[in-house]
Amino acid sequence: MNTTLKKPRVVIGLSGGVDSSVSAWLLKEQGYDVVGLFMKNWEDDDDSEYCSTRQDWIDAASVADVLGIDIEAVNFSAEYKDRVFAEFLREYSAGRTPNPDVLCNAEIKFKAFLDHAMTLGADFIATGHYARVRSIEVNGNTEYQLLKGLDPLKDQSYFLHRLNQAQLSKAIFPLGEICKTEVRKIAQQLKLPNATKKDSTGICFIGERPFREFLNRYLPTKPGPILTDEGKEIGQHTGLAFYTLGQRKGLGIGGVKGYQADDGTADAWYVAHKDLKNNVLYVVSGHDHPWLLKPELEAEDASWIAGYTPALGNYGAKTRYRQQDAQCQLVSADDKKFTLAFEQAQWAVTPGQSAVLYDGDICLGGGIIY
Ligand SMILES: Nc1ncnc2c1ncn2[C@@H]1O[C@H](COP(=O)(O)OP(=O)(O)OP(=O)(O)O)[C@@H](O)[C@H]1O
Repeated sequence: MNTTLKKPRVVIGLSGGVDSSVSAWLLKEQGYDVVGLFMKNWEDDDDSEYCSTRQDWIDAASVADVLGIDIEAVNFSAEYKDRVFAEFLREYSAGRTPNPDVLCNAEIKFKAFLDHAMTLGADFIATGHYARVRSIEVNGNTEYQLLKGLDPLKDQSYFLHRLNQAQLSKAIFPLGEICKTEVRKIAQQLKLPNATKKDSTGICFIGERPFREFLNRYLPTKPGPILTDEGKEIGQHTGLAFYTLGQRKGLGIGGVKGYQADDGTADAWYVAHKDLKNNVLYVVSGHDHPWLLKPELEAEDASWIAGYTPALGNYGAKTRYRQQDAQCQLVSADDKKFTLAFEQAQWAVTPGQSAVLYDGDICLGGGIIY
């Protein structure tokens, strides 16, 4: 009789970055049978100067080599275009500011990737996200919770809040309990080829390229007036889709002085409202202008991790990544939408972004601000 136990197999998303590389090593140390999977989610175009896919693949493959694990590359660019990019463009053309990384996690990393990993015999999938999964028993059933990563500067639960029970039951986040500084240290000790590689920034398919130019390839310009809160025209915008709430730079109204203090210094202008019907961009002078502060928000397309709506009451919420939790009350909620009332009004609450709800360290899910 063969008594050797088969090691559970984990397929890890190896991006070529340091976080997923160290995650793969940790999993190997923990005794898993680890396989790397590199995804290509965007077809190279004439902007190859901004696209690091080729280098990322080389880095991922050399890390796999150093760690002694197999790696495969898979192309999900068709799925990405259909399920993430199409929605991204729809949202922008509706004047909203979407967060494609949230959708990418729910639709690609934890759907297309997960399905593919299953065909490779995976028991689990893993990523280098800074977040934790915990299973608890509720009335005899197992419930999976998503918790914040312990490194407060890196916690990425915000981006993962649309995962469901089935997805979380298969997920391992090896970096949930360690700090980024520790991850860099491990990478250096292991002499990983990417130990000092810069962290990726921005939306994956946009990378470092100029955002407005990129968007303009897909969305036409539609110029209109820029008005102040007092109705005075002070410039022209190129199309409401190209601006976001709270935006200060790139308005082209630098020559027009904002509210002036006694000492002669003038406040900056901020985008405060988009009037889609009349194609007007409203700006206000001063960071703390009342038009930029919202005591309440409504969110749609709700997604609750536990599979049921949380009880009304007091929680923490983030309306953007890296924000401190804001104390709030969940005043109404169902499986489609919810309303939050904040203890202190929130700055530049932006339609299209995610509002994510927390009970302490537990991420309960969220929805899209409208
Ligand atoms: N192209 C890719 N192929 C496979 N997995 C990926 C890819 N891009 C991201 N991932 C997975 O998703 C995780 C989070 O992605 P994110 O873009 O936030 O990267 P990150 O925090 O910079 O991590 P890393 O340092 O591993 O790139 C990564 O750690 C990795 O496991």
